[in-house]
Amino acid sequence: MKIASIQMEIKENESKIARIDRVESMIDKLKGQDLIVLPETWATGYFAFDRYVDESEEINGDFVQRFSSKAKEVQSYLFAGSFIERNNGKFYNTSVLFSPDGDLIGTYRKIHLFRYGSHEGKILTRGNEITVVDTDFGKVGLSTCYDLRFPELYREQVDLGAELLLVTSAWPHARLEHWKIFNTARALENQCFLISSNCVGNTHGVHLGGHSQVVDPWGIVMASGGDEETIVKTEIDPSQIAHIRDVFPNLKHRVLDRQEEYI
Ligand SMILES: O=C(O)CCC(=O)C(=O)O
Repeated sequence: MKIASIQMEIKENESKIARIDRVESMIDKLKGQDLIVLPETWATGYFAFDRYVDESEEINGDFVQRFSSKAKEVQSYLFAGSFIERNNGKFYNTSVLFSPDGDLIGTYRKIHLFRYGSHEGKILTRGNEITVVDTDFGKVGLSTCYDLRFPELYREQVDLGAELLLVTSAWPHARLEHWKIFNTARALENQCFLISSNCVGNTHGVHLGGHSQVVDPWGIVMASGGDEETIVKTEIDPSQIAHIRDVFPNLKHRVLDRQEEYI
């Protein structure tokens, strides 16, 4: 399974339209990938809170239409990261996954809104549903940035069958070490592949951390971006998930009922 994670630079003065055009031409050069992953609210820019309401769109709006067409054009699963979704007067940080036929097969509204140096929690409404979606490569769980700090979300995804964890992010450089640890920990403890996409650049006084990752179910970082805009590419073998879960079955050793007899 060939993977490409687009680690975008968020340039403060770049418009949403210009950013979408730029990402589309990056994707055009990625034919032959099985999965392409993008970062969090990259079209508006995560820290451009003053643009959230004006640049919000409904789920059937231009953003979703364009990336549905793009997925079909390049014949890849496309996790287009998140955008500001407008629905019934409320706003959400919603990520979207398309199949190679261009079908919108997964949407996820960020559950843990970030409230440290961020206005996200004041403008947006949090999601309340876990998203795990069937693909040709296994079941995929969707999550967003700050969610990484909440292991229970990923355990729920695993309980729903998740084998690959996709994380869309705009994680600051100031906490880069946390980012790396959480990427590895969520993959390792859940015996899943984890594929993340983070932004780089300096925007609204925040230095974004990059280091988008692909981590295998044994906790090994297979590929990582650095501090610059780049496309992190690697190939993974999804059959490794069942193999590792079989030879080192820690997920089966969970004690869900402490009163149950030990076997
Ligand atoms: O948890 C962190 O340190 C960063 C989270 C974040 O930037 C976000 O959720 O957008």
